[in-house]
Amino acid sequence: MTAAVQLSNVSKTFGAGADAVHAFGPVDLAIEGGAFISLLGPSGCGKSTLMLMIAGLLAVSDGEIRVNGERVSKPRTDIGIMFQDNTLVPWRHVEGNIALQLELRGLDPKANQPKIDELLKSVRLEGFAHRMPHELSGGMQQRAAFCQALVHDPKTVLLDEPLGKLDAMTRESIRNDLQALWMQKRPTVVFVTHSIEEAVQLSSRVCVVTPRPGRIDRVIDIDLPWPRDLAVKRSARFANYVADIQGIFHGFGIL
Ligand SMILES: Nc1ncnc2c1ncn2[C@@H]1O[C@H](COP(=O)(O)OP(=O)(O)OP(=O)(O)O)[C@@H](O)[C@H]1O
Repeated sequence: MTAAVQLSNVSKTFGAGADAVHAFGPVDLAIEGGAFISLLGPSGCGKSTLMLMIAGLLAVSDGEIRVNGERVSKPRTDIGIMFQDNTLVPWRHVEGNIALQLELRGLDPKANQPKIDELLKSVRLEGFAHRMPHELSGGMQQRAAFCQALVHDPKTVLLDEPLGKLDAMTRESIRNDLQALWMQKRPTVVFVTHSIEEAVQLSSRVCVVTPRPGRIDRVIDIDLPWPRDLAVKRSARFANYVADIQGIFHGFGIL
């Protein structure tokens, strides 16, 4: 079966000569359709670089990336993408920002209004469709950005530390919404995080990335029931996954 995202011998070096920075790889990884994969690694190990390469926004130095069997050679509009800093434009209200993602792809926002309404409801923003971004809290802005990333029903979604700047309680709450959305729509998700608990809670598989140049040290299947609610998070098995991964980063000299 074709992997949804296939990395073959992928590496990235910025610059050349004495100033060259070997940021990432070489890495081989096959991500199956509908998986929720986390890239968990220390700061500067090349996680964002990899996300940009999968999105076709940055060229690989070596190797090849395929998304749904197609070689990535230019920016892809069929994926959903979200970063730590959201990309809401300040001059459109929430609904207009979500509609913009449809307009950019030549899709009709009016025909997709039920989908916009449903997405806003799923992230508890139904009462804020006509508010401007500056009228929202940071957490609400990120919730709106999730709707932007998902409104065109992408099969592949790249989330680069989308919860990184949020306070712990908001983060926890949005994690649960994200999990529910993924369970409902089952896109293939590649998720970057520094949080071991977050990776274990959300992922079907966790890729442990080494310090720069980032390589995948190991891939850990997270065999816990869905949804990963408070009861699952309090279980001994959850704690064991977290402790095992902490041990790996301790071995890297990071924890
Ligand atoms: N455009 C660039 N030019 C030169 N070096 C770069 C560029 N982008 C990233 N790098 C370098 O590549 C390495 C990996 O950066 P990257 O942002 O991918 O790491 P990261 O794992 O996402 O880090 P963080 O978790 O802190 O966001 C870093 O050493 C960084 O300085």
